Amino acid sequence: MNGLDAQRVTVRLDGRLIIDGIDCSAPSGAVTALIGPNGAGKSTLLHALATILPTEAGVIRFGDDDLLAMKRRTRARTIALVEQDATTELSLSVADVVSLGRIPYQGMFSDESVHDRAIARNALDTVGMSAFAERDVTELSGGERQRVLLARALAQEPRLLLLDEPTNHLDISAQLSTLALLHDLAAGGVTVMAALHDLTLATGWSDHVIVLSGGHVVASGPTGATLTPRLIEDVYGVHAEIIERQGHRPTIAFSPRD
Ligand SMILES: Nc1ncnc2c1ncn2[C@@H]1O[C@H](COP(=O)(O)OP(=O)(O)OP(=O)(O)O)[C@@H](O)[C@H]1O
Repeated sequence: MNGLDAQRVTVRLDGRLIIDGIDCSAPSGAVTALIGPNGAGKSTLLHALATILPTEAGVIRFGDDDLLAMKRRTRARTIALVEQDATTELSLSVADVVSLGRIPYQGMFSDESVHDRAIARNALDTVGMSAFAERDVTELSGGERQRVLLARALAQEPRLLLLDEPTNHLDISAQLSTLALLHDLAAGGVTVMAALHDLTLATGWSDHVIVLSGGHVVASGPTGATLTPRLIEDVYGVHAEIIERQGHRPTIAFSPRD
């Protein structure tokens, strides 16, 4: 299969079984939403798929490649992870932070090339942050920093882009433009998987969904057929009504269960 295919992935943290033998996949050319209640294991799974967290068992394949066996440099050219609430104490300019995304393409003693600089500049432009290039990253707002970290990931030119709550700090306009950007990247062949709390964004913008609960996959498949009111009620314990309007992406209205 093209895209990401993980089988029997198991992660234990401090002796606790957090991800319990999960099978999941994310097709290339599609946005996959990873959803589930607080503590379901979304961040842990993303870190495991990014091969940042050690897995106790399981196989993670991307196309024909075994990600766990891949050389570090090749892996850094293949996968980018945009972490949730990533902060930095390092006083670097925004342009320098984005340039870090080009390191996997540079030799140990070679400087950033004109090509590297152009890609980094383009990534910053794509997230609408060019005007911030010379600003110190430690002085940015949460939403501004989030966009810079997305630009750094884009500068990596990954084939697999994993994002942990990429819309967390963003205003509604930036949320929609981020989802539109992920959609465009997927259309260009990137495999995109994003943990999302906002089920309306998930239903409106993802093609495929993986639903986690208690460290297990409880459902997965095409978003329209999988993310149903029944499933939302079972997993989140709330009533949900999916609202379809012609010419618009679907939205969801929620209400407490009696
Ligand atoms: N280092 C750790 N040691 C032990 N347990 C941990 C550790 N890190 C996370 N956990 C636990 O693993 C479970 C899954 O956490 P994770 O952050 O992956 O969930 P999540 O679905 O991303 O949650 P949220 O939606 O709240 O961000 C939680 O119960 C959490 O307390």
